[in-house]
Amino acid sequence: MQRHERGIFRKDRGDTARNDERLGMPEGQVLEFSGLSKRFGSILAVDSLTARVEPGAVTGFLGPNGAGKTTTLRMLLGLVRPSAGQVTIGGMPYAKLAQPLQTVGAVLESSSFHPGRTAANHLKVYAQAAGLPAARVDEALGVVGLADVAGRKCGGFSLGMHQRLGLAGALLADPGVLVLDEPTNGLDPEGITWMRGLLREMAKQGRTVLVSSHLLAEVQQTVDRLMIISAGRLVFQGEIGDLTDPSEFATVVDAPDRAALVAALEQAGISYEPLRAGLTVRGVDAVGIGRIAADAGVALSVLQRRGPALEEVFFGLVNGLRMHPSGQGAAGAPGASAPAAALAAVATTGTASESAEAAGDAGTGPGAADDAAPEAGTPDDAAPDATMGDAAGDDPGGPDGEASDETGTGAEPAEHSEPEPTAAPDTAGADDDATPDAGEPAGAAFAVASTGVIDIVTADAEAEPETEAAGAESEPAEPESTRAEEEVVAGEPEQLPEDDGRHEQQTESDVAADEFFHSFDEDGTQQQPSGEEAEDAASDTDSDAPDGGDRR
Ligand SMILES: Nc1ncnc2c1ncn2[C@@H]1O[C@H](COP(=O)(O)OP(=O)(O)OP(=O)(O)O)[C@@H](O)[C@H]1O
Repeated sequence: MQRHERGIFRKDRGDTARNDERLGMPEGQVLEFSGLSKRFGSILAVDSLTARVEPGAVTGFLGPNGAGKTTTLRMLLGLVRPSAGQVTIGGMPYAKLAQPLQTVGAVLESSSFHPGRTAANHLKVYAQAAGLPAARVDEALGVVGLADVAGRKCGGFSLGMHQRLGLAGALLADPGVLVLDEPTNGLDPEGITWMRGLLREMAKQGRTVLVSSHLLAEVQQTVDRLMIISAGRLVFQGEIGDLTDPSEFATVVDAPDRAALVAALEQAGISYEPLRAGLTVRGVDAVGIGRIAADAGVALSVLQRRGPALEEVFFGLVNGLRMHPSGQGAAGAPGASAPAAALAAVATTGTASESAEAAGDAGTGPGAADDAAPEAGTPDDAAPDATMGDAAGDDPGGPDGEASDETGTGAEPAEHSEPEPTAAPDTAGADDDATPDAGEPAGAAFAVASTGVIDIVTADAEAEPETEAAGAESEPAEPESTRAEEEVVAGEPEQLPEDDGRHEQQTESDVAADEFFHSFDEDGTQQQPSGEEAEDAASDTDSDAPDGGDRR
């Protein structure tokens, strides 16, 4: 079966029975983070992260601003080299994947597009780079609900349309792993609902779906599992239901005939605490209490599960006020450096009784909103196709060609000696009309990531030194492990420039990708550099550090 008939591009994708058989579905892969750390000068952005992301589920990657989510995802995609530890996709580091684009589709941060290029032509560039048939472009635009605006220039797109276009790029090769950084940014409520449905559908098909967000509420309705980090440290991993301890919950119950209720509870041997209005019962859930009352013929006026709100638990975890045995504890929290097993003893305490006690007035306690089941009443399972047609009618947000900023323009010259990317490295299994590049050196790979252009990673990237923080590019490159050690030993935090320029600074892969992107004309056809340009490029390469030293 040809790849373009599989997965999201299957002609029969509405056929649930056949989808369930997962015939020819792209394979989800386990993502494994092992002791992963990244230091930028004095900033330990990611600190010994060990976690596992399973296929067939949507995993939410949560943390407040600056917690290290993007850095972690960039390490996953081989765009930032770890200071320690490793991260693998199906057991392989990204740079060593045989078919990277077919394996992982990613959208990191907000994507940027050539404002004068149409959505279809923008994707054609990706398709050519990945050695995919041009037909895939229309299919991907259809999946994200942009088919109607395929011929419109990206410059006139709204933020939500940009998000969809970035997603189309990630889906182009029908990958088994989807990695999305804050995917609902800029989407309207309908778009958010659509995105949730799409993610659920992708997971249902057996793919691995990892989605970052800084808001629990944003992903609560979509995710099966959570990974929460704070200041680079893992503070929780598991299912949403595991966030709170069952002992934190109590059942609040009341009846117009309270004496009869009390008698029924006592008869059943259940202890209770009287509240201003009602009774609190611990250790028996609402179903159990309801059954006892029903058996005794007691009508109830209140029956409610009370406990800390999930958001409260989330804030407690990221602020170090709570710890969970599945995590390391937030930086600076008591016991933060203790091994996870030792943390089990101090897990999830503190707010249960307060919540239950405060629940005197039914419906006003701190946990009042808890009981909403994450999935209840949400259209998560709605087929993505069902809503995207409507969403394609998003307000374009401006006239064609007006948008001006494109990441990569005005970039510093690239300092690298990597091969000019012309096609995906491995087109095995691609379609007949694929355009493989026979001359591509083994191991070069392309990640649709970060800036919405194509980042370039080499298989031997791990062996290369890199520059970490802005301002360090002019220093001679040296192996990162040595620098990291020095930073620790010296004990003096490295003086970072006032503005570390993180968002302005381009990595080597950003610059190279931008050059690559600009080598295509508006029709999505790649232009060969003129003789003079080629010579310049060659001499740049010769004179620059041979180590590709500006990759973070
Ligand atoms: N290239 C860099 N140079 C210096 N510091 C960096 C660099 N990249 C990230 N950092 C720092 O690492 C920390 C983690 O940043 P990161 O972008 O990974 O967090 P995040 O969780 O994705 O945040 P947000 O939700 O705001 O996007 C921050 O303190 C950030 O300033």
